[in-house]
Amino acid sequence: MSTPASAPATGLAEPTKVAARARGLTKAYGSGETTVLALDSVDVDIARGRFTAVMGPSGSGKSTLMHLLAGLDTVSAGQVWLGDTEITGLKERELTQLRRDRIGFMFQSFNLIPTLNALENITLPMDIAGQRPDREWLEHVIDTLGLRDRLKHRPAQLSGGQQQRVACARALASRPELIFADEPTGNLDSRAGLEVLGFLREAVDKLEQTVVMVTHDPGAAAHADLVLFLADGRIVDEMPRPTAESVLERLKRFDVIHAVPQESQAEADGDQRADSAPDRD
Ligand SMILES: Nc1ncnc2c1ncn2[C@@H]1O[C@H](COP(=O)(O)OP(=O)(O)OP(=O)(O)O)[C@@H](O)[C@H]1O
Repeated sequence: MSTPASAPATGLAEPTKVAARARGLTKAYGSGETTVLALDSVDVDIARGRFTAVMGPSGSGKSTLMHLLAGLDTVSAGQVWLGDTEITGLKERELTQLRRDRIGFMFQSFNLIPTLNALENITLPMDIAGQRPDREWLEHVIDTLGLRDRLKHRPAQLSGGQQQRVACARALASRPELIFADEPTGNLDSRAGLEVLGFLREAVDKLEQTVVMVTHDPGAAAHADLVLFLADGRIVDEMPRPTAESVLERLKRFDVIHAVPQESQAEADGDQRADSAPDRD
Protein backbone atom coordinates (compact mmCIF):
# COMPACT_ATOMS: atom_id res chain seq x y z
CA MET A 1 0.00 0.00 0.00
CA SER A 2 1.04 3.55 -0.33
CA THR A 3 -0.24 6.80 1.00
CA PRO A 4 0.59 10.16 -0.53
CA ALA A 5 3.16 12.06 1.50
CA SER A 6 0.66 14.83 2.12
CA ALA A 7 -1.94 12.52 3.70
CA PRO A 8 -2.73 13.04 7.37
CA ALA A 9 -1.20 10.61 9.81
CA THR A 10 -3.23 7.47 10.13
CA GLY A 11 -2.52 4.64 12.56
CA LEU A 12 -5.19 6.11 14.80
CA ALA A 13 -6.61 3.28 16.90
CA GLU A 14 -9.73 2.97 19.04
CA PRO A 15 -9.25 4.84 22.34
CA THR A 16 -9.42 1.72 24.54
CA LYS A 17 -6.76 -0.01 22.50
CA VAL A 18 -4.28 2.82 22.67
CA ALA A 19 -1.16 2.54 24.83
CA ALA A 20 0.07 6.05 24.00
CA ARG A 21 -1.39 8.92 22.06
CA ALA A 22 -0.16 12.26 20.79
CA ARG A 23 -2.05 15.16 19.26
CA GLY A 24 -0.48 18.17 17.61
CA LEU A 25 2.87 17.08 18.98
CA THR A 26 5.45 19.73 18.16
CA LYS A 27 9.07 20.18 19.19
CA ALA A 28 11.26 23.07 18.18
CA TYR A 29 14.91 23.32 19.15
CA GLY A 30 16.68 26.67 19.32
CA SER A 31 15.12 30.03 18.58
CA GLY A 32 14.96 32.70 15.91
CA GLU A 33 16.60 31.90 12.61
CA THR A 34 18.31 28.82 13.98
CA THR A 35 15.05 27.14 15.07
CA VAL A 36 14.82 23.49 14.05
CA LEU A 37 11.31 22.05 13.92
CA ALA A 38 12.12 18.47 14.93
CA LEU A 39 8.43 17.47 15.16
CA ASP A 40 5.69 19.31 13.36
CA SER A 41 2.18 18.78 14.75
CA VAL A 42 2.21 14.99 14.84
CA ASP A 43 -0.93 12.97 15.60
CA VAL A 44 -0.27 9.35 16.43
CA ASP A 45 -1.78 6.44 18.33
CA ILE A 46 0.38 3.57 19.53
CA ALA A 47 -1.84 0.47 19.55
CA ARG A 48 -1.78 -1.60 22.73
CA GLY A 49 -0.32 -5.09 22.44
CA ARG A 50 1.34 -4.31 19.12
CA PHE A 51 4.87 -3.90 17.85
CA THR A 52 5.31 -0.53 16.12
CA ALA A 53 8.49 0.49 14.29
CA VAL A 54 9.41 4.11 13.59
CA MET A 55 11.57 4.80 10.54
CA GLY A 56 12.69 7.70 8.41
CA PRO A 57 15.78 9.51 7.20
CA SER A 58 18.37 10.79 9.64
CA GLY A 59 17.11 13.92 11.36
CA SER A 60 13.45 13.19 10.53
CA GLY A 61 12.46 13.27 14.22
CA LYS A 62 12.34 9.60 15.25
CA SER A 63 14.26 9.97 18.52
CA THR A 64 12.44 13.19 19.33
CA LEU A 65 9.09 11.44 18.87
CA MET A 66 10.17 8.59 21.12
CA HIS A 67 11.54 10.91 23.80
CA LEU A 68 8.36 12.99 23.87
CA LEU A 69 6.07 9.94 23.98
CA ALA A 70 8.16 8.60 26.88
CA GLY A 71 8.11 11.89 28.77
CA LEU A 72 11.89 12.22 28.52
CA ASP A 73 11.70 15.72 27.05
CA THR A 74 9.26 18.63 27.13
CA VAL A 75 7.00 19.43 24.21
CA SER A 76 6.85 22.82 22.46
CA ALA A 77 3.14 22.28 21.73
CA GLY A 78 0.60 19.49 21.71
CA GLN A 79 -0.39 16.75 24.11
CA VAL A 80 0.75 13.23 24.98
CA TRP A 81 -1.18 10.57 26.87
CA LEU A 82 0.13 7.34 28.29
CA GLY A 83 -3.01 5.22 28.49
CA ASP A 84 -5.54 7.65 29.97
CA THR A 85 -2.93 9.81 31.71
CA GLU A 86 -1.99 13.05 30.05
CA ILE A 87 1.73 13.34 30.66
CA THR A 88 2.23 16.78 29.14
CA GLY A 89 2.03 19.15 32.05
CA LEU A 90 3.13 16.65 34.69
CA LYS A 91 5.85 17.84 37.05
CA GLU A 92 9.32 16.32 36.68
CA ARG A 93 8.88 14.23 39.82
CA GLU A 94 5.55 12.82 38.64
CA LEU A 95 7.07 12.11 35.23
CA THR A 96 10.01 10.27 36.79
CA GLN A 97 7.66 8.08 38.76
CA LEU A 98 5.44 7.45 35.74
CA ARG A 99 8.43 6.44 33.62
CA ARG A 100 9.68 4.15 36.36
CA ASP A 101 6.32 2.49 36.93
CA ARG A 102 4.85 2.31 33.46
CA ILE A 103 7.58 2.45 30.80
CA GLY A 104 10.46 0.14 29.91
CA PHE A 105 13.49 1.32 27.94
CA MET A 106 15.98 -0.51 25.73
CA PHE A 107 18.81 1.45 24.21
CA GLN A 108 21.52 0.63 21.72
CA SER A 109 24.09 0.53 24.48
CA PHE A 110 22.72 -1.94 26.95
CA ASN A 111 23.59 0.15 30.03
CA LEU A 112 24.16 -2.93 32.19
CA ILE A 113 26.05 -2.51 35.45
CA PRO A 114 29.30 -4.51 35.11
CA THR A 115 29.57 -5.46 38.80
CA LEU A 116 26.05 -6.89 39.01
CA ASN A 117 25.07 -10.28 37.68
CA ALA A 118 22.31 -10.73 35.09
CA LEU A 119 19.51 -11.22 37.61
CA GLU A 120 20.61 -8.21 39.65
CA ASN A 121 20.71 -6.10 36.50
CA ILE A 122 17.23 -7.26 35.52
CA THR A 123 15.68 -6.31 38.86
CA LEU A 124 17.79 -3.18 39.47
CA PRO A 125 15.18 -0.58 38.40
CA MET A 126 12.60 -2.25 40.65
CA ASP A 127 15.09 -2.49 43.52
CA ILE A 128 15.85 1.21 43.19
CA ALA A 129 12.13 1.98 43.16
CA GLY A 130 11.60 -0.23 46.21
CA GLN A 131 9.22 -2.46 44.26
CA ARG A 132 8.98 -6.20 44.70
CA PRO A 133 8.98 -8.05 41.40
CA ASP A 134 6.00 -10.22 40.58
CA ARG A 135 7.91 -13.53 40.88
CA GLU A 136 5.71 -15.45 38.48
CA TRP A 137 6.01 -12.77 35.80
CA LEU A 138 9.75 -12.45 36.31
CA GLU A 139 10.25 -16.22 35.95
CA HIS A 140 8.13 -16.14 32.81
CA VAL A 141 10.22 -13.33 31.30
CA ILE A 142 13.48 -15.10 32.19
CA ASP A 143 12.34 -18.34 30.59
CA THR A 144 10.89 -16.62 27.53
CA LEU A 145 14.21 -14.86 26.97
CA GLY A 146 16.19 -18.05 27.60
CA LEU A 147 18.23 -16.53 30.43
CA ARG A 148 17.64 -19.18 33.09
CA ASP A 149 21.20 -20.55 33.01
CA ARG A 150 22.85 -17.14 32.71
CA LEU A 151 21.40 -15.38 35.75
CA LYS A 152 24.58 -15.57 37.85
CA HIS A 153 26.82 -14.30 35.04
CA ARG A 154 28.15 -10.75 34.96
CA PRO A 155 27.78 -8.76 31.72
CA ALA A 156 31.43 -9.39 30.72
CA GLN A 157 30.72 -13.13 30.84
CA LEU A 158 27.83 -12.80 28.40
CA SER A 159 27.77 -12.42 24.62
CA GLY A 160 26.44 -9.20 23.07
CA GLY A 161 23.16 -10.91 22.26
CA GLN A 162 22.83 -12.28 25.79
CA GLN A 163 23.57 -8.84 27.22
CA GLN A 164 20.86 -7.34 25.06
CA ARG A 165 18.49 -10.09 26.23
CA VAL A 166 19.25 -9.07 29.81
CA ALA A 167 18.49 -5.46 28.85
CA CYS A 168 15.26 -6.71 27.29
CA ALA A 169 14.36 -8.64 30.46
CA ARG A 170 15.13 -5.54 32.54
CA ALA A 171 12.76 -3.50 30.36
CA LEU A 172 10.06 -6.18 30.77
CA ALA A 173 10.58 -6.99 34.46
CA SER A 174 8.11 -4.52 35.89
CA ARG A 175 5.57 -5.42 33.20
CA PRO A 176 5.46 -1.87 31.82
CA GLU A 177 2.55 -0.61 29.74
CA LEU A 178 4.93 0.40 27.01
CA ILE A 179 8.47 -0.50 25.97
CA PHE A 180 10.56 1.94 23.94
CA ALA A 181 13.50 0.47 22.08
CA ASP A 182 15.95 2.84 20.36
CA GLU A 183 17.99 0.95 17.74
CA PRO A 184 18.09 -2.12 20.00
CA THR A 185 20.02 -4.13 17.42
CA GLY A 186 22.38 -1.32 16.40
CA ASN A 187 25.41 -2.73 18.19
CA LEU A 188 24.80 -6.41 17.49
CA ASP A 189 25.90 -8.77 14.74
CA SER A 190 23.04 -9.90 12.54
CA ARG A 191 22.47 -13.18 14.40
CA ALA A 192 22.30 -11.57 17.83
CA GLY A 193 20.18 -8.79 16.35
CA LEU A 194 17.70 -11.32 14.99
CA GLU A 195 17.55 -12.95 18.40
CA VAL A 196 16.66 -9.70 20.12
CA LEU A 197 14.01 -8.90 17.51
CA GLY A 198 12.58 -12.36 18.01
CA PHE A 199 12.36 -11.72 21.75
CA LEU A 200 10.70 -8.34 21.29
CA ARG A 201 8.22 -10.10 19.00
CA GLU A 202 7.61 -12.74 21.67
CA ALA A 203 7.17 -10.04 24.30
CA VAL A 204 4.29 -8.76 22.18
CA ASP A 205 2.85 -12.13 21.10
CA LYS A 206 3.27 -14.16 24.29
CA LEU A 207 3.53 -11.56 27.05
CA GLU A 208 1.06 -9.07 25.49
CA GLN A 209 3.47 -6.17 25.80
CA THR A 210 3.46 -3.04 23.65
CA VAL A 211 6.71 -2.17 21.89
CA VAL A 212 7.78 0.95 19.98
CA MET A 213 11.12 0.59 18.21
CA VAL A 214 13.15 3.20 16.36
CA THR A 215 15.29 1.61 13.66
CA HIS A 216 17.11 2.31 10.42
CA ASP A 217 17.10 -1.36 9.44
CA PRO A 218 14.31 -2.59 7.11
CA GLY A 219 14.98 -6.15 8.26
CA ALA A 220 14.39 -5.13 11.87
CA ALA A 221 11.26 -3.16 10.98
CA ALA A 222 9.88 -6.27 9.26
CA HIS A 223 9.41 -7.81 12.73
CA ALA A 224 6.90 -5.10 13.62
CA ASP A 225 3.13 -5.08 13.05
CA LEU A 226 3.18 -1.53 11.73
CA VAL A 227 5.85 0.85 10.47
CA LEU A 228 5.40 4.61 10.85
CA PHE A 229 7.52 6.67 8.47
CA LEU A 230 8.68 10.11 9.48
CA ALA A 231 10.07 12.80 7.21
CA ASP A 232 10.87 16.37 8.21
CA GLY A 233 9.13 16.02 11.56
CA ARG A 234 5.87 14.60 10.23
CA ILE A 235 4.40 11.13 9.90
CA VAL A 236 4.08 10.83 6.15
CA ASP A 237 3.19 7.19 5.73
CA GLU A 238 2.49 3.95 7.53
CA MET A 239 2.79 0.32 6.53
CA PRO A 240 0.97 -2.56 8.22
CA ARG A 241 2.47 -6.07 7.97
CA PRO A 242 5.81 -4.83 6.63
CA THR A 243 8.40 -6.95 4.89
CA ALA A 244 12.06 -5.98 4.58
CA GLU A 245 11.57 -5.55 0.82
CA SER A 246 8.47 -3.35 1.09
CA VAL A 247 10.12 -1.16 3.75
CA LEU A 248 13.26 -0.82 1.66
CA GLU A 249 11.21 0.21 -1.36
CA ARG A 250 9.41 2.83 0.71
CA LEU A 251 12.69 4.19 2.09
CA LYS A 252 14.09 4.50 -1.42
CA ARG A 253 11.36 7.02 -2.16
CA PHE A 254 12.75 9.22 0.64
CA ASP A 255 16.16 9.00 -1.01
CA VAL A 256 14.69 10.21 -4.29
CA ILE A 257 12.87 13.11 -2.62
CA HIS A 258 15.93 14.17 -0.67
CA ALA A 259 18.57 13.51 -3.32
CA VAL A 260 16.76 15.34 -6.13
CA PRO A 261 15.17 18.39 -4.55
CA GLN A 262 14.71 20.19 -7.86
CA GLU A 263 14.68 18.50 -11.20
CA SER A 264 16.27 21.44 -12.90
CA GLN A 265 19.17 21.51 -10.49
CA ALA A 266 19.70 17.79 -10.84
CA GLU A 267 19.74 18.06 -14.61
CA ALA A 268 22.13 20.95 -14.52
CA ASP A 269 24.48 19.41 -12.02
CA GLY A 270 24.11 15.64 -12.08
CA ASP A 271 27.50 15.05 -10.50
CA GLN A 272 26.48 16.59 -7.20
CA ARG A 273 23.57 14.29 -6.59
CA ALA A 274 25.59 11.86 -4.55
CA ASP A 275 26.76 14.69 -2.30
CA SER A 276 23.21 15.70 -1.43
CA ALA A 277 22.05 12.19 -0.58
CA PRO A 278 20.68 12.00 2.95
CA ASP A 279 23.03 10.96 5.68
CA ARG A 280 21.45 7.65 6.68
CA ASP A 281 23.50 5.67 9.16
N1 LIG B 1 19.02 18.89 21.51
C1 LIG B 1 18.88 19.33 20.26
N2 LIG B 1 19.20 20.60 19.95
C2 LIG B 1 19.05 21.07 18.69
N3 LIG B 1 18.56 20.33 17.67
C3 LIG B 1 18.23 19.06 17.92
C4 LIG B 1 18.38 18.49 19.22
N4 LIG B 1 17.96 17.19 19.17
C5 LIG B 1 17.59 16.99 17.89
N5 LIG B 1 17.73 18.10 17.15
C6 LIG B 1 17.40 18.25 15.72
O1 LIG B 1 16.06 17.83 15.53
C7 LIG B 1 15.91 17.10 14.32
C8 LIG B 1 15.35 15.70 14.63
O2 LIG B 1 16.34 14.98 15.39
P1 LIG B 1 16.11 13.47 15.84
O3 LIG B 1 17.28 13.09 16.66
O4 LIG B 1 14.77 13.33 16.44
O5 LIG B 1 16.13 12.73 14.42
P2 LIG B 1 16.26 11.17 14.11
O6 LIG B 1 15.26 10.89 13.03
O7 LIG B 1 16.15 10.38 15.36
O8 LIG B 1 17.73 11.12 13.52
P3 LIG B 1 18.80 9.91 13.48
O9 LIG B 1 18.19 8.85 12.61
O10 LIG B 1 19.99 10.55 12.84
O11 LIG B 1 19.05 9.47 14.88
C9 LIG B 1 17.28 17.07 13.68
O12 LIG B 1 17.36 18.12 12.74
C10 LIG B 1 18.23 17.35 14.84
O13 LIG B 1 19.40 17.99 14.40
